[in-house]
Amino acid sequence: MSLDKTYKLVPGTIVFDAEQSARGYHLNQFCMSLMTAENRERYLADERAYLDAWPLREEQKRALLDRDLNAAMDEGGNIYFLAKWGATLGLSFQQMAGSMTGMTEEEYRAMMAGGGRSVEGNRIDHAVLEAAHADAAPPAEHATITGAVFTSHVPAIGAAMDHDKTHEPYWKPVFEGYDFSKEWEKENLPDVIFLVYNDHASAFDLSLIPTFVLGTGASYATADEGYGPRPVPGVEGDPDLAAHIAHSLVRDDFDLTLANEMTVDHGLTVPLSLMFGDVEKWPCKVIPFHVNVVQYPVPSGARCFRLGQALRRAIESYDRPLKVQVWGTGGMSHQLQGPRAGLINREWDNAFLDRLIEDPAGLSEVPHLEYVQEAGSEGIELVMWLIARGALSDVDGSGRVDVKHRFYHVPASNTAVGHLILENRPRAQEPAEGVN
Ligand SMILES: O=C(O)c1ccc(O)c(O)c1
Repeated sequence: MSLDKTYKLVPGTIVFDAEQSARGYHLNQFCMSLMTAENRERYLADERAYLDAWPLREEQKRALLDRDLNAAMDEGGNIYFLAKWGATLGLSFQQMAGSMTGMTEEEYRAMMAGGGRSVEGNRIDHAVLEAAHADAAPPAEHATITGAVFTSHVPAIGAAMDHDKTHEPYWKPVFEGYDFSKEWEKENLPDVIFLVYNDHASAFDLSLIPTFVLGTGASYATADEGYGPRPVPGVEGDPDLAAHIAHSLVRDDFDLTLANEMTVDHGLTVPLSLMFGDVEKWPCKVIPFHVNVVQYPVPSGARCFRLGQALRRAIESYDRPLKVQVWGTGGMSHQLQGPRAGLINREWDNAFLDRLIEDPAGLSEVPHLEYVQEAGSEGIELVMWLIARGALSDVDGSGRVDVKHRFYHVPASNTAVGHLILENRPRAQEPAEGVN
């Protein structure tokens, strides 16, 4: 991977990054289980049996049974998690830290009492650092963004599909708007979809309100939103690409919440159903990206647009030749609450689509108030479309976009349905002029 990870070269040090986290996920979750007296008692009664009940690698179990914290760290353990295990065995932080140094407990305590370990002789060797920087060439091959899909994600659309109502007069015109899209997806199937959506009080309740959540897990089950989970397949993630994107976006100053485990609701599954139809298995991997648009403050259009630009840098610096589509979902105008419920603004929605194509930077400056006033309280979901739009190559002038499909229909339940497909045409991948 072509991101700067020279922190891995600091001697005698393991930096806990997304890769280590993925490696140690179950080990660290096991440690968390020791936060109740009952589980600590069960663990101490039979360590091997307790460990065997967790999906741990044998090396991870061995590390714990051997009280080998260096091995546990190598295996993806993090010291704050492992400290729960250490506490269960009656170890202090000083005993745990000292146990990794090759010193006796007394020697380590004496070193700390004497002022601690000196940094002299414990930095990255100069030649090693120079060699690492010399190797930092851009990757020979990399992932590319092939296009962006924008669509509403109304739950009633999913229910219409799940209950075989797509040919009813009310629904037929909605689904006809996606006939082209299903064919287009067959011809342009990506390896991975980066799917921007909002969770609707399904995976996240009000105990934590993260603004941006990147799914770094291997799979995601469909949420039960009160009507039972939709009868659609679960989603396969791409933990490696997601970890790379996490590293790149955070380095670009976008502070993310990373979710190794979460369920996904209609915000994510309805767009997949619309674009792929009724399938046994989704035909590609999906990286879920949740944006808080439920409780104010929600991110601005401008922030989302800049995030999309950073997302493109992240994807294009991944050193595998994957085809990636970026989807922005939600909207268009709708209001699900209060005496103004049912608000639809065709003119505003269509102007939004026009500007999304022609003037996304200008559109990104539209303030929240305008979304709420003109597109209804839930119309604010449209800021998420700006993330997908920001990821296309015309934004920095290095390419252009082709409009492949545009669709608008009112109503689907309480909502105006909007849909757009833009293909991404970076100049670097176009044949040179005059060459056939
Ligand atoms: O129109 C609707 O019924 C409806 C309900 C819930 C949503 O999240 C939504 O976007 C639309």
